Amino acid sequence: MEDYMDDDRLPVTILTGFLGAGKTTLLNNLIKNYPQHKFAVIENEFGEIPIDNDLIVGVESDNIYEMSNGCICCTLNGELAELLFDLLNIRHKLTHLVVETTGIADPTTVVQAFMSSEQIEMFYRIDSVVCLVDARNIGPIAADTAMAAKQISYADIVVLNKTDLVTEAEMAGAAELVKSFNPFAELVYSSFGSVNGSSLLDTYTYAPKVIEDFSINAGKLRLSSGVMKPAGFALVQKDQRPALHDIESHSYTFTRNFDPHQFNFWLDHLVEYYGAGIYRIKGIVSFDKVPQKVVVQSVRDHIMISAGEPWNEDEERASRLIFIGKSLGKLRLEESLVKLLSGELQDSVTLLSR
Ligand SMILES: Nc1nc2c(ncn2[C@@H]2O[C@H](COP(=O)(O)OP(=O)(O)OP(=O)(O)O)[C@@H](O)[C@H]2O)c(=O)[nH]1
Repeated sequence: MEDYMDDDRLPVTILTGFLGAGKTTLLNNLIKNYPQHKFAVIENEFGEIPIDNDLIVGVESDNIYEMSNGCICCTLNGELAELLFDLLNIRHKLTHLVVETTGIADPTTVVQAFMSSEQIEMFYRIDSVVCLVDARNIGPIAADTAMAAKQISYADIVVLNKTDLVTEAEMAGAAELVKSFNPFAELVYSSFGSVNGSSLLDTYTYAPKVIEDFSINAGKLRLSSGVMKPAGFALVQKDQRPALHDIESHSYTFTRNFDPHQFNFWLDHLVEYYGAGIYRIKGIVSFDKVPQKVVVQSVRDHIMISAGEPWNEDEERASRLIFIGKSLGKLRLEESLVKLLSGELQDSVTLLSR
């Protein structure tokens, strides 16, 4: 066994990737595929209402730490460091920590939280930064959002996900794009987070020995851009400033039921009118006469609706919706949703056409 594998610090995998790329889906796969591990998960969501923690399967809820209403790369960065200290109390019960960042997080500052004090560095080792990429949408996303490109460029492993949604030629194009941002990352292909035996944990990407070997090999490469950033090197930049996002997130809770047909009509129009400005919608909706919670998701213009668990008889029904995008207009969306609930479909849709 190589020396660096004797390191008994808690290994950490940081999952990055733009909104809707498939981070939570991959996380569930990891947990299922590594039954020998006792995971703790730090789940960071941009919205006020945590939803993703309900979607994680196979980890005791006590070991899921929700950090919502902010981004751990900037506003919550201090809290992340505090949480890392708290986690040391149950260190003996854990074998791996996964941090799922928000889709708009700057991975560099998240990594920096693990280097923020000697004590934290003494107890945690970053195993790798894994960036999920939506193979179907990466072109427009990267063109529109510098952070998506930054997430790719910072990763040790890039998982090109959603292979089921693209042709071979499109996949090759997506891989080329990823390589143009980061020629050094290991590229792994996946559908619904299933990576076909590729190892995402215990990669020791940050072990000095691995970086060293890697750097030697990387040094033999010649890049037309002249950029030589072996994966993991950027983590020594301690003076990185917090990122400021121009992305809005609005969450709403409604206790009245929606009409399913009207809701679908509204959603289609929302996606049409907002176009590329709407990055992500997710939530649970309560529909008239529908016994199950209905899970609504969209990744850019792709809407997915599926039946969830049935509402319990003693459970108060409520719809919880989160919208993330550029210049959404909190009040306009709220007014439009209120009109929709009142049956004023035409007016609610007109409000969306800006
Ligand atoms: N067709 C297809 N859909 C996928 C795949 N992976 C994930 N999805 C779907 O894409 C949607 C988003 O997946 P998530 O795992 O929630 O993505 P995420 O990156 O955690 O999303 P955020 O937390 O909003 O950033 C869900 O509806 C998933 O079921 C895939 O490989 N193929």
